[in-house]
Amino acid sequence: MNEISEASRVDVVVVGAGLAGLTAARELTAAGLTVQVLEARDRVGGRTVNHALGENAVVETGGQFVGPTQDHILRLAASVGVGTFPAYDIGSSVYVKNGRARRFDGGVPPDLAALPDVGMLVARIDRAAGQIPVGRPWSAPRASEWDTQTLATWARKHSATDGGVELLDILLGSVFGGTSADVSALFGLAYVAGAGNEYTPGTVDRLMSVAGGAQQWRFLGGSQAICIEMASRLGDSVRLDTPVRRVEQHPDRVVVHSDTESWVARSVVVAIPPVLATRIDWSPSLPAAQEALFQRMNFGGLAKCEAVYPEPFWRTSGLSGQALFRDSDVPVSSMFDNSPPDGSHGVLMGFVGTWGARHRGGRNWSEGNESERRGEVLRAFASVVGPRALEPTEWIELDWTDEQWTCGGPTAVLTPGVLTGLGRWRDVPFGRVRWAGAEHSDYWNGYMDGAVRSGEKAAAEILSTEGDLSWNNAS
Ligand SMILES: Cc1cc2nc3c(=O)[nH]c(=O)nc-3n(C[C@H](O)[C@H](O)[C@H](O)COP(=O)(O)OP(=O)(O)OC[C@H]3O[C@@H](n4cnc5c(N)ncnc54)[C@H](O)[C@@H]3O)c2cc1C
Repeated sequence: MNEISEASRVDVVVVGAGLAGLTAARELTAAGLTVQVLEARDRVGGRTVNHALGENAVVETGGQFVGPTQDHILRLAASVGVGTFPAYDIGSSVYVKNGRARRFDGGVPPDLAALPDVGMLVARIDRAAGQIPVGRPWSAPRASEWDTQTLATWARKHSATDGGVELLDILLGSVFGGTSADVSALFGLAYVAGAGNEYTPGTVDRLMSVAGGAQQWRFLGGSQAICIEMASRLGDSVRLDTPVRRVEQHPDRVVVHSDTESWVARSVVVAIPPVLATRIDWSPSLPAAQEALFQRMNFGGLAKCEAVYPEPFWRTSGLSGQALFRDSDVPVSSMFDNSPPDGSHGVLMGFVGTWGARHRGGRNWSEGNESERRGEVLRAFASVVGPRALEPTEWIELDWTDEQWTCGGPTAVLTPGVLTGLGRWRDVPFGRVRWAGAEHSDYWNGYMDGAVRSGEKAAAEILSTEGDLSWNNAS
C-alpha cells in the first residue's frame, strides 16, 4: 500500500486520541517505548469536548461529570494539573409531569403514585447487581434469565405500576441515551454493579446522584483539558486528521494504514468505539465472534443542548437548575445548571435522548429544524425557571448521533443475548492488537473513568510483554 520509512517505525501505534488512547500512549511513552497516536478528528478528546464561552470560560458538550470511586480519571486529571469543582447543587430541583412543574428537595421527585415503586425497584436493582461478578456478568447465577429479557421487562415484574419504570427511564435517558427497553436486564444490572470500584460496590444511587454520585464534580477548564494536556506532553507523537483505515498483522509486526501514510509497529492499541473498530479493514479478519460482538455494541442516541444567559438567574429564586421531565411532549429528560464555576455566565443544559425524544405531535425531535429543536428545549427550560429561559444569548447543541467518529452517545448499550453469547470476547487481544476505550472497562464502563482504566490496562499488558514488543529488543 503506502511506502513505509524508518521514521514511521514505532514500538506501538495507538488508534484514537480520546482519554483511553492518550492514557495508553502516556504510560507507554513514560516506560520508554516509542509511540504514534493516530486520531481521525482535527482535535483530541473524542467524547470530551469544550465549547468556549468568551475568553475565560468553557462549557462541556460531551462527557463532563465525575464522582466518588472514579479514582482513575481523578488521579490522571490531578497529574496533568486539571482540578475539579462541585457541580451546582444548591436549592430546589423541579419535577415536570404532564405540563405541571413542582419543586422538590433531597433528590426524590414528588410523584406519590410512583415513589413506593421506585424505592422498591432501586432496592431490587441494587440487590440483583450485587450478585453480578464485575467483569464477568455472564457468570452470574441468573445470567441467562436476565440476559433473555430487557431491563424494562425485568423492572415491570418488580413494580406494581408503570410509574417506577417510567421514572427509571427518565434517569436512564442520559445514562444510556435510551430507555430500559433498549438494554438487556443483565447489561443494566452489570452497569450498576460497575458503578463503584474494587472496594466499593456499585449502586443505583451512585450512578444517578449529584451529591455523592457520578455527577458530583466537573473539571476546571472543562473535561477536554485533560486530553489537551496529555497530548501537549506527547507532542509530535499525536497525529490529527488521520483516520486509520486498514490494519495488517504479520508474524513479527503490524502495519497500520491511514489514507496517505503507513506505520509499522510491534503492537497496536485500538482505543475507539467498538462499532467503529469493525469498520477498519482487518487483515487477517477479526475473529468472527469478536466482530459480531463489536457490531452489537451500538451506542445510544444522545444530544446535549445548552442555553447560555448573562447570569444563572434561577439561583436567586432558590432553584438548583436541576429538573426531571416525565412528559411525553418534552424531548428533554433531565436538566442541569452547567454554568462555569465563577457564575460568570448562566448555562442550562438538557439531555435529549435523540431516538426516543418526541416533539408535540409525535415527530422525532431530531427531525425538526434547528429553530424547532431549540424552541422545544427552551420551552422545557422555561417551564422550570420561567420565561427568561426563552431568550438565551447563545444556543449550543451537539447531537452525538451525527458524529462520524463516535456514532451516538454516551456509550454502547447491549441488547438481550449479547453479553451471555459474546461478552467474553470484549477484551481478548487479537494478535498484536489490544483493545481500549470506555466500553472495555469493568468498572465505570462507558464513563471517562472507564476510558482511563482501559488505557492503563492496555499499556500495562503491553509493558508486561515489553521484551517482545519493543523494536530495541527484537531479534
Ligand atoms: C453527550 C455525552 C455525555 C457524557 N457524559 C459523561 C459524563 O458526564 N461523565 C462521564 O464520565 N462520561 C460521560 N460520557 C462518556 C465519556 O465521554 C466517554 O466514556 C469517554 O470520553 C470515552 O473515551 P474513549 O477514549 O474511550 O473514547 P472516545 O472519546 O470516543 O475516543 C475515541 C477516539 O478515536 C477516534 N477515532 C475513531 N475512529 C478512528 C479511526 N478509525 N482512526 C483514528 N481515530 C479514530 C475518535 O475521533 C475519538 O477521538 C458522555 C459522553 C457523551 C457523548
